[in-house]
Amino acid sequence: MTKQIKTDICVIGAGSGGLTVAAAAAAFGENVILLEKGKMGGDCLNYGCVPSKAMIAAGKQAHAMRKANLFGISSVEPNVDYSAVHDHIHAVIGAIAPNDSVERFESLGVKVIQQAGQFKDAKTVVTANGKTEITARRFVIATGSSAAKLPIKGLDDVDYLTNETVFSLTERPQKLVIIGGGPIGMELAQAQRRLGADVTVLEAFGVLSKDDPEMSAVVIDQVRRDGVDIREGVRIARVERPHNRVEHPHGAKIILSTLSADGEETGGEEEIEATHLLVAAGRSPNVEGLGLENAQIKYDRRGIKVKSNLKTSNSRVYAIGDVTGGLQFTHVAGYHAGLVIRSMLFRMNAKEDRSIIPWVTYTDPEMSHVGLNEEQAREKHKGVSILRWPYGENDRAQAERKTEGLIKIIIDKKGVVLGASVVGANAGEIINMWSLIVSQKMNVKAIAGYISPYPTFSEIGRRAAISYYGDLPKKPMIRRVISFFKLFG
Ligand SMILES: Cc1cc2nc3c(=O)[nH]c(=O)nc-3n(C[C@H](O)[C@H](O)[C@H](O)COP(=O)(O)OP(=O)(O)OC[C@H]3O[C@@H](n4cnc5c(N)ncnc54)[C@H](O)[C@@H]3O)c2cc1C
Ligand SMILES: NC(=O)c1ccc[n+]([C@@H]2O[C@H](COP(=O)([O-])OP(=O)(O)OC[C@H]3O[C@@H](n4cnc5c(N)ncnc54)[C@H](O)[C@@H]3O)[C@@H](O)[C@H]2O)c1
Repeated sequence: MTKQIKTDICVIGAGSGGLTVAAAAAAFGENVILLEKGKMGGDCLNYGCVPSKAMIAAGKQAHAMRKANLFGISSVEPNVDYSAVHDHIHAVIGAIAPNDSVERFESLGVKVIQQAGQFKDAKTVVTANGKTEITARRFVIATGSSAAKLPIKGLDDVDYLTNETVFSLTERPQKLVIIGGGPIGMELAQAQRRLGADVTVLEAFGVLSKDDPEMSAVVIDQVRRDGVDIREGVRIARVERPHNRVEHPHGAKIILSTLSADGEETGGEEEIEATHLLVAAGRSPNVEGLGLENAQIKYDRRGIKVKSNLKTSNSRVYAIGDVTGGLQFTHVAGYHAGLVIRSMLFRMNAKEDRSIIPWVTYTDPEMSHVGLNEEQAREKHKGVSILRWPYGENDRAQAERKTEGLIKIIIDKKGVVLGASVVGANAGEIINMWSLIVSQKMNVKAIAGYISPYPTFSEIGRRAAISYYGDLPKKPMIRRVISFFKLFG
């Protein structure tokens, strides 16, 4: 017999977005049902941010051992025990997992049902096993995204890796080919290279193309110097099974069309044999099986359509995080969750503001951004100025031998900060302050006037801000004022 449950809020998906809504709503005394068909914690904890950052951290350690001679310590080629690296990654997941567990959420007062949910009609969701039917005052869809399936001939015939499987490897890939040079492809390419794999990135256009090319050039240069073969503007003709399927179950032969200098196919082909093929070429929203049509919820291949208050075409239902197809980051799913809580519980006007959302790519050096980039700023505003400060002029960067990179600040004609980008050591930490500055529409004067402890990497921001006044000491008017005051002794 089907169990009928009536609740205040039903959340579908227990990842970054869904967990935040569920915990906050329960804290305010709402009755909350949380449905999860896979692992609690979603992509970020199990197949995304957490394992990738743990793998990157392992790669950084190996890199530091190779580069120790810069500090007067003998460099050594590290002995990477890939299986132990796997254990490290999963120990990190294990350390964080209790925060996202069923037990924790039940203790917060959330009823967790470990089943997929599907809309039966506009106000009812049924679990995949058909045992439970939930009617709720409000629903929140937070079902995330999955690695996009590429329309490449032969790809479906090979057992390629995605973000859901790559962190399960216990042996180092000998020859790893990654399709896609976005943040996933580039972060993992560098980490795997530093852990000893031979890595090639195949990118149809340009790598890290969502960032300012002046900044991404610094990252690309370092990843190339680490030994990753980055191939941009490639055309993959087809994929075939590897020569030895038993030894290399995740392997493949990738056949590229040879292109002329102007990008035309010449009829020639080039074959790359990979012991491991990883596809990281964008994301598809998890909309399948949700029964969205039954609930009159509009969606397309980019995701569920939401208004700026995150309501879907069914006003009882919100959608948040990756499934909405906007900026796909954990902190965005969390931001969406906060907006939905304001709207659902307090009937407050909640509106997503994408202009204040920062992001970080965790390559080494890191690259971060918030607000408008130079191109967008010049399109929208007149009299835009750019302030830069290089890491090479920062004493801490010199001490730590991390002198590659720069900060770039974009300001309007009145000095209001429109955006900031950082590439270099700790760029992900440095952008925090700039996120506050951009979200509060602060003026560059405020940044020039605060005291930054010496020696810190963050000083680069203040130095860039001070450069706004670069010509001030030479101005005749200022010189005249100083001379005038001298008359008084
Ligand atoms: C390799 C990689 C690295 C990343 N690194 C970063 C990073 O460093 N920083 C960052 O901000 N972002 C990063 N991201 C992106 C980040 O993981 C996502 O933006 C974030 O997880 C989205 O949260 P979400 O709640 O929308 O979805 P998810 O966290 O994916 O959660 C969705 C949940 O819904 C469940 N679900 C799906 N369908 C149903 C259904 N019908 N019924 C019940 N449950 C369902 C899924 O099983 C899943 O658990 C990374 C992603 C990847 C793949
Ligand atoms: N540090 C972080 O915050 C972080 C890290 C990883 C992922 N993410 C999130 O996950 C999202 C997805 O990352 P992603 O790297 O998969 O996607 P992406 O869309 O950013 O990059 C995918 C790349 O694959 C290329 N591509 C597509 N089809 C191809 C083909 N047939 N052949 C060769 N190249 C092809 C595209 O041109 C693009 O450059 C990111 O946009 C980001 O929101 C965030």
